[in-house]
Amino acid sequence: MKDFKMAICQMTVTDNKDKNINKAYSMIKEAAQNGAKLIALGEMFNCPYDGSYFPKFAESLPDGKTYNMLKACSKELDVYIIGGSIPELHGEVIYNTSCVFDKEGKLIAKHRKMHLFDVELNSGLTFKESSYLGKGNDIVVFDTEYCKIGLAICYDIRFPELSRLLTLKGAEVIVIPAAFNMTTGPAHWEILLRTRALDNQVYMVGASPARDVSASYVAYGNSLVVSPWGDIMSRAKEGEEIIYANLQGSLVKKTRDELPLLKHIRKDIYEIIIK
Ligand SMILES: NC(=O)CCC(=O)C(=O)O
Repeated sequence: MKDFKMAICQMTVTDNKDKNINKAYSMIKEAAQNGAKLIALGEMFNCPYDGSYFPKFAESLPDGKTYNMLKACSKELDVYIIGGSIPELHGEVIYNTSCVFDKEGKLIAKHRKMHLFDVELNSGLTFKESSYLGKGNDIVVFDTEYCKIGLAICYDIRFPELSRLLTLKGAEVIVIPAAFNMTTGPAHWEILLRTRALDNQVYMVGASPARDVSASYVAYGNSLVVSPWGDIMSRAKEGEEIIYANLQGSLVKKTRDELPLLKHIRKDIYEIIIK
């Protein structure tokens, strides 16, 4: 892994897709002008996080306004873009999908959210993603010129097996486009990111949309970058903001050398396997 500067664009998502795309472009541009080489967006950055909007905002890949903006933008600005997620239409099914582009504008990875957020919380918040979305089945790790990155989306972070499998596949950084809410965000978001960082001795990058209290689903914001030692390196507040972090190439190895957790796994007793 090499040293590099990254950014998270925590943007306000509206019910106007073009406005969302333009906002993402201008924030990515600002982050690139400030020296970020890898730039991440939040979950459903082109569409309100509300199932009733997904069919209208969905795009068939590899095409569509959002996809084409990200592709052109990564090439124009010479940056890697982790394109948060968008509703992807594939046949009859919509997926919650994250697309990653390299500096040439080439799609180098695509992750479809694997674990769907079907909950009824005592706070009154209910969400049933499976009424609108299909499940992804692939465990996605990709290479960049800086590091190996594992990708997961929001609720996926609650399943430690997935982060461990991403790590065992070589991830040094795990990026999670996400939209936690005002119930589980304050309670669990930071703890989950720091725990996954500690479990796996990886950088954890959690990219949220900005909070919009007028939306039907209110995102927590608080995008975070956590080091392999579990330290918070950068944290957004609730509003629209770009945050930056300088990822140090040697820190993953240094942490793993100091505390050799991955070497101490009792593979003779238990195993996590991909079916
Ligand atoms: N978009 C999501 O998957 C939300 C997940 C969430 O808020 C959680 O608590 O988990």
